[in-house]
Amino acid sequence: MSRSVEEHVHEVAEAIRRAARRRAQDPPLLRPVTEELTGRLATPAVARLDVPGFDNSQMDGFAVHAADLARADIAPVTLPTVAHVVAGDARPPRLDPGSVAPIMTGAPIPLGADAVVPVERTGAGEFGPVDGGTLVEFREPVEPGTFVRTVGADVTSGAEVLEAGAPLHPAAIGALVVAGVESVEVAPPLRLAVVGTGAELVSGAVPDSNSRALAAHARELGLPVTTHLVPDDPDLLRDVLAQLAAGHDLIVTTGGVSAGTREVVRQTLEGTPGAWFDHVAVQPGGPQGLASVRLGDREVPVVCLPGNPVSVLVSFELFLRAPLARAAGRVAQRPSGSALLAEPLVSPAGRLQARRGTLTADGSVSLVGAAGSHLAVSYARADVLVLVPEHVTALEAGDTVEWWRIA
Ligand SMILES: Nc1nc2c(c(=O)[nH]1)N[C@H]1C(S)=C(S)[C@@H](COP(=O)(O)OP(=O)(O)OC[C@H]3O[C@@H](n4cnc5c(N)ncnc54)[C@H](O)[C@@H]3O)O[C@H]1N2
Ligand code: MOO
Repeated sequence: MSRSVEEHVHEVAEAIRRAARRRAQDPPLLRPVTEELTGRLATPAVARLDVPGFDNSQMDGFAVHAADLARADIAPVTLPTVAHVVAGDARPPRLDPGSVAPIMTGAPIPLGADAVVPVERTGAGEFGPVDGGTLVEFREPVEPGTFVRTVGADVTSGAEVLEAGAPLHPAAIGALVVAGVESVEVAPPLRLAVVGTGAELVSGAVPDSNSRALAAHARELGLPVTTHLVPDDPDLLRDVLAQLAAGHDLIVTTGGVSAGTREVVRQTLEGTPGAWFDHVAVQPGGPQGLASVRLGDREVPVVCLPGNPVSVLVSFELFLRAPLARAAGRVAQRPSGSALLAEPLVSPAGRLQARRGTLTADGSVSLVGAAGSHLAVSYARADVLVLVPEHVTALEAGDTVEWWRIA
């Protein structure tokens, strides 16, 4: 039975969620904290350092005893400076009451000082000699703690930096580094296999662009991926899928699902337990399949995409990207919005149409290339999918359309 887009989105997402849950039962991977980290934490990361590591200044200014300035609004207070303190200095000696220390942003607060007055709020508005020995005028009181970044305000040593399951995005890597965490236990990532099918690919008559593009998508999400080619031979495909199921968590095939005489994916998997092959109400990307390969107690989903290159990429965006991104600890949704259409279009009744487009400087959206699902180069020149709802068969220039960013 054919499916709505929403139904197929749900079915594929559920299959991937189950695969991710199974994969999460495999032992976590111990990984050094570097910019190479991706995925999600398997276990909580615990701080080895206080963040900040010491009380330090939030401003370029003067470290003071707030009590010295308690009446500065009634009568200006003039105080002598000691030597300046800069970021990277060891904690300076105690600051005696009645004196102030020029201090730079990030520099350690001298013992005894309890506030910082920014340089521009002092009499001359400048620092004077770095060795001290000059006089600075203050005209306002300051609350203790002002512009002091206190030790451990962000996280304290021994406390949790990030919880189990937290995505390892760039900010997370920075947080782990600043908290002195040198290695973490990462959830094992979903392992993808992409299988291109068709005699024309094996002979080289048609380059296997689908596998490369899908693998690049997986890589962009930080997921390991292998690519494979199989001719129009169901017995061979069955064997390849069984082998791949042993070392992968998700298999994505392209091609061989429609109505021809050589539909190797459909011929291999249709009729196997739980398999579904039919049309989804979308164009391109109509013919789809979802099946699984059982290997002992492992059940590896096989998402079967059509062969046309644009259909593959649109299918990836609609059905695969969000659940894979979620599993990989990446932002699941692409940016989307609405804009005025720069030109008219027609669309098939009863199907969501995904045309390729580009957002122009005036805020409208222009179409890129025609509707054909073989126009892979036009797809690559577009930066949005233009989504035309099922019930709409024609739009005029100036009508509002939804877009979904793809690049
Ligand atoms: N009678 C019907 N014919 C077709 C229907 C239909 O409903 N009834 N649907 C059309 C639609 S829509 C699509 S999409 C395609 C899907 O067909 P398949 O999934 O069986 O794909 P193939 O026939 O194997 O290939 C289609 C096309 O794509 C090229 N291709 C395939 N794999 C790759 C690859 N890895 N890299 C680059 N190009 C690839 C292949 O050479 C073909 O040109 O069916 C329509 N027909
Ligand atoms: O859906 Mo096919 O995917 O239109 O070319």
